[in-house]
Amino acid sequence: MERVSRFFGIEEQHSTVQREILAGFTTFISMVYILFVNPSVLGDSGMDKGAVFAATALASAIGCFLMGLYAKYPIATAPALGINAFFSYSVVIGMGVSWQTALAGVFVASLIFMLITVFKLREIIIDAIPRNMKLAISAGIGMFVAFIGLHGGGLIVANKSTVVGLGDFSQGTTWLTVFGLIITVILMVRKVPGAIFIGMLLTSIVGAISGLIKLPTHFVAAAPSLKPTFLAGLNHIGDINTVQMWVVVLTFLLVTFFDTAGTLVGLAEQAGFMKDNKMPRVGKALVSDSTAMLAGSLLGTSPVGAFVESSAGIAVGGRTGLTAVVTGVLFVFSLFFSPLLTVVTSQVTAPALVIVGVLMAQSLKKIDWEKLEIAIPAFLIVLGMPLTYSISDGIALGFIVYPITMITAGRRKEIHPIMYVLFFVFVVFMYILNVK
Ligand SMILES: Nc1nc2[nH]cnc2c(=O)[nH]1
Repeated sequence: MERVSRFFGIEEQHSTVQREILAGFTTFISMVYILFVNPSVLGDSGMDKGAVFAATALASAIGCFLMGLYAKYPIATAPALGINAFFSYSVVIGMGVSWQTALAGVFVASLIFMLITVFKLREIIIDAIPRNMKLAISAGIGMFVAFIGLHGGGLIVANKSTVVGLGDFSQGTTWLTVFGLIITVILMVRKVPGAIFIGMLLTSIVGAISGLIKLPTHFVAAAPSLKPTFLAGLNHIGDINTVQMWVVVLTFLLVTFFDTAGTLVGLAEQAGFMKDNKMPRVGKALVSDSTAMLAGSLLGTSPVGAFVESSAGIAVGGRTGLTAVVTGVLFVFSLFFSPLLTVVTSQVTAPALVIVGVLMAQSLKKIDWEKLEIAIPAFLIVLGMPLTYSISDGIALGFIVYPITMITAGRRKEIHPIMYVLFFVFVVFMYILNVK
């Protein structure tokens, strides 16, 4: 135990092994839904759902292990939502590209990713982002996470005339979310250690007792075969020879870059890791992330990235790589316990995500709201993330406006040259993303 503690620097972070393990469990429970959602989304492109399930579990585990053991951060990885929908619905179904070629696109994007990571370009860009914008990214991610939670738990639903609206309270499941939220809020306000985790546990128990959550008939199942997707993209790399496919590769690259960069910085802000507006060991975190994306493309899944749900583990006190390692181990176990995981429904995770949103929104207070040239781009980032349902789109909105407001306010000298480059990148990025 002593050696584990020393390896991860648990004492320096004023944490304990127990707390790190609890955090690993909390993060895992918050994001385990991806094991079912990802095969469902990628399955629509014709991929074998069982193989995608296995690829999702393994690629997530590889990223978690790297992030925990190499970068030593309590940050978990998994195939990102949003970009997986782009993979299935825009690239495969919309453009008529085969899923094997789309996987080859993810592979090439991850190679380019590694190259720009090795040449430290990603680090330079992340370091160039002004502190106020980093704080806004953190808060925006909080809003986004809470929105995902509120929607998943049925409290916020789609509405044809008003876009979104309050959920259906004639459904028992909506009330289960309300119960979970109230119990978690009480535990949080009373500062009970592991409040978020206990909240999820109690919600699952009440769900099972009330019949709203169906208990599985068996707990163990054989791991599905990876064969249908394993290395399937490799033979199709030669297909990436059209402008259309390069646009696809560029989209995988840009969305994953800014999603991961924003998520890493947001989580580092939440955990208190930022030093002088810089994230220590960011290079190692990015190498871990790119390697997981590369592994995912070979195993058979859309781009893997740092997951915002890691914020739930950080919220219960996870501060070291042990948290991510525990999450990774649980992803490996999940290959064999898939029936048991069905107990973790979106009503169970919803309260955790909403509370995490509250915690991440606390960085709002550090933003320089007095200055409109800061307030406007910051606001666009914060509001843009939940409304576009995308971290990278939210960042794009703010980063396009930032140089405009700063120049207008006569603060041209404070703009890092890279922020001008990002201005142009995002204008093009917005255009690319609209060619759906
Ligand atoms: N950062 C991040 N976290 C997620 N959690 C679920 N989907 C996503 C995503 O697309 N990006």
